[in-house]
Formats: sequence, C-alpha cells, structure tokens
Amino acid sequence: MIDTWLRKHSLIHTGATRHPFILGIRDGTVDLSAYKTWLGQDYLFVRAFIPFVASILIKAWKESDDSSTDMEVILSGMASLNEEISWFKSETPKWGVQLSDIVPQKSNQDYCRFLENLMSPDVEYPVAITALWAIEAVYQASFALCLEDGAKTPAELRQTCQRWGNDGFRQYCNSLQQIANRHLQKASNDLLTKAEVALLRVLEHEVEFWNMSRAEG
Ligand SMILES: Cc1ncc(CNC=O)c(N)n1
Repeated sequence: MIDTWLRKHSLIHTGATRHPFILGIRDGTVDLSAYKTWLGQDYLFVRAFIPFVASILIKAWKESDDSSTDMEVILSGMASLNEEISWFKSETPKWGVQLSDIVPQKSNQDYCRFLENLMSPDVEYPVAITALWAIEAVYQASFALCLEDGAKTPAELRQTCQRWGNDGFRQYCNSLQQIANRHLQKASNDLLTKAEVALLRVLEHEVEFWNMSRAEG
C-alpha cells in the first residue's frame, strides 16, 4: 500500500527527501546558520514528537489483534528518542545554540499542532502509524543521502547524518512500514483515504520544516 502511495505522490516525496537543505549538506555548501536554525527547531519538534509516539504506543496496546511486536518496535523508537534528547543537549552548545532561547517558528508550530491532532483517541491506529512511519522515513532517506559514496558532507555534520542515516534506523523504518502495511491491508476504504491524507500532510510539513531552516539561514 505504502509503496503505491509513494509512487503516486513521488513529486512531494522527492521534495521532502531531496530538499535543497539536505542537498546542501551533501555537497558541502550548506549555510551553517541554517544548520543551527534547523538544530534548535528540531529539538523543539522532537520534544513534541515524543508524546505523539507515546500516543501510538497506547493505540497499539488497544488494538484487538495481537500487536505486542508492534509495541516492541514503537517502544524501541521511544528509547532512541530518549537518547536523541541527550544528543540535542550536547550538540546545541557546540553551535552556540541555547535550548532555553529557541522560539518555535510557524512551520514548526503548525507541524506540532498536526501531531497533536493525531494524538486524539479518535484517530485510528493505522492512520497514526502511517504518519509515524512517514515522519521517520523522511529523515532516514534524507540523511542517508548525505552519507552515500561521493557525498561531501562537512565533517562536523557527519555525526548528525549518522543519527538518522544509519542502518539501525533504516531497519526501524522498515519495521514501521511493515506494521503500517499490515494494518492498512485490513482497513476500510474510508480508513485508507485518511491514512493517505495523513501521509501527504507529513510530506508537506517536512518540506515546510526544511524550508524554514533554510530561510532563516
Ligand atoms: C521534522 C522532523 N521530522 C522527523 C524527525 C525524525 N524523527 C525523530 O527524530 C525529526 N527529528 N524532525
């Protein structure tokens, strides 16, 4: 299902995964002030993202069919997020970014509000897990690009790219995709439409998030 949607929406998908901000990191021309903006804003995003993942854990637990392996995958994602918050706390001072000073920009606020809406108990599990997969997969694909052979990613940004471009994170994204696909297989047409719309909204918000980072730089 998801592969079909990605083919159908390949233009926006490419816009989110090969954004000029990412291409700039990959070819070494990125404006470091844009990186700093992204870093601070992404810290705020991740803080809002954690409760969103927690809400999906609750949905998985409430599923009638056996979703215990779903829960393990989601929980492993939450454990990485715990580690990720520590990383932001150690990375930001290196760039002179003070966590307490970061003011959320509009694209970030819009994206966080979108996550908050998806946290509602009225939002079905297949819709929410599709969104979760898409959010993670955009970062995975984007940062993996910066680690490919021939990439000229600046040395001081390689660790950042490793965080989302590494193999373990790729496997986590694959597991999420499998979970989403399994639940979408059983879903009604109405639910499929909702999940497809959620996927599209994620891709749009991701493009806006990259745009925001670049604009401020
Ligand atoms: C805007 C955005 N999208 C996806 C991710 C990746 N998920 C968790 O870290 C992220 N950090 N920020």
